[in-house]
Amino acid sequence: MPNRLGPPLETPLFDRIALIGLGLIGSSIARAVRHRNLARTIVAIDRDDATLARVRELRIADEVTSDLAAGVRGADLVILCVPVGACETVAKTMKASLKAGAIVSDVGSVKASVIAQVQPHLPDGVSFVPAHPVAGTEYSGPDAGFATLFLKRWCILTPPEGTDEAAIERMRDFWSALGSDVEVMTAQHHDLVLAITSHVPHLIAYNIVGTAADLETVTQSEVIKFSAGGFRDFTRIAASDPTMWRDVFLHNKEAVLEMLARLNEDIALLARAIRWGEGDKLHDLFTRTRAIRRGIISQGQETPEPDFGRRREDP
Ligand SMILES: NC(=O)c1ccc[n+]([C@@H]2O[C@H](COP(=O)([O-])OP(=O)(O)OC[C@H]3O[C@@H](n4cnc5c(N)ncnc54)[C@H](O)[C@@H]3O)[C@@H](O)[C@H]2O)c1
Ligand SMILES: O=C(O)C(=O)C[C@]1(C(=O)O)C=C[C@@H](O)C=C1
Repeated sequence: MPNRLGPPLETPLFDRIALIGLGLIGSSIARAVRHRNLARTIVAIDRDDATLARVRELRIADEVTSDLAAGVRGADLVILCVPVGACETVAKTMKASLKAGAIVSDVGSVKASVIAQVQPHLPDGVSFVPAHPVAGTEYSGPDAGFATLFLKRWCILTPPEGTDEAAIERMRDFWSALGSDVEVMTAQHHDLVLAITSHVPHLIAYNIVGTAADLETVTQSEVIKFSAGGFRDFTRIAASDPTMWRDVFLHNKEAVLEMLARLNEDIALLARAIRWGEGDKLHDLFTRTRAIRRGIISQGQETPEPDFGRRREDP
């Protein structure tokens, strides 16, 4: 697969795309949509004035507004790029302004809760195709975004039963045009899988960095001074946005608790192997996990870094 986004389309996929929330994900979508000419008009909607001012300076949207109801009017694709806990408020505010035939989507890291928050508020004739681009960084806000964020990454669509097939196909085409590999699954399955591959790893990172910082014998300065290796990798993840991750855990409660219970059992087994000197057990596990890491790298599923204005190759 190529390392760059493709050329601009001659005919855009959508006439008017409204993006709600212009942080890391919303601004990356705006940049990629602009680069590939996927919409005639990009409307940027955010409740934060400083974000809107920055979006204007960056020139990544054609129209910029804090008025949600006015911003979605006439859009044929509306994408919620806000923390998952904000989705119901957004859905209620925009519902009366949605155009008949529009597609509403989102990018939330949790899917069943977003569907429960949004779907009841959508008028007949509007299709809801929830999406989760499994791509991100620990940075937030419009400066952190970049057009190639979704390149060679998965985007998971979780359409509720009965969703218009044509709308699903349009969203598949949209995410493919952003460079993603698209997969469709149920929201429940998504939430279970992502609990162990994304949510619990973040919880572990927040926890280990918090514990290290709290240890009385390890002062804050030692945490910083000696964090050259494995711990440093945890600190990157533990720097992820607090609002976003608070919402992820509160909105994927059952699946996260289920996976945490399983993890606790496995940690107890590891502790036992260490206590009784069962080196073979440790060695076998570490050999299996190394193979998993190498498999991920050979598939090219590594996260690129944001450039924050440094020179970056054209997407
Ligand atoms: N950061 C990641 O790695 C990542 C990856 C995939 C999906 N996601 C999902 O994408 C969504 C956005 O995450 P992000 O990292 O872009 O966050 P972000 O903090 O960078 O941006 C969120 C934006 O939403 C705006 N916002 C919040 N509430 C709003 C409201 N009620 N109305 C209008 N605007 C509102 C904020 O002002 C902010 O500009 C989340 O649901 C998250 O779960 C994040
Ligand atoms: O690479 C990172 O910084 C991420 O945490 C990205 C990551 C992930 O867990 O893979 C985080 C949350 C999203 O919902 C999708 C992607």
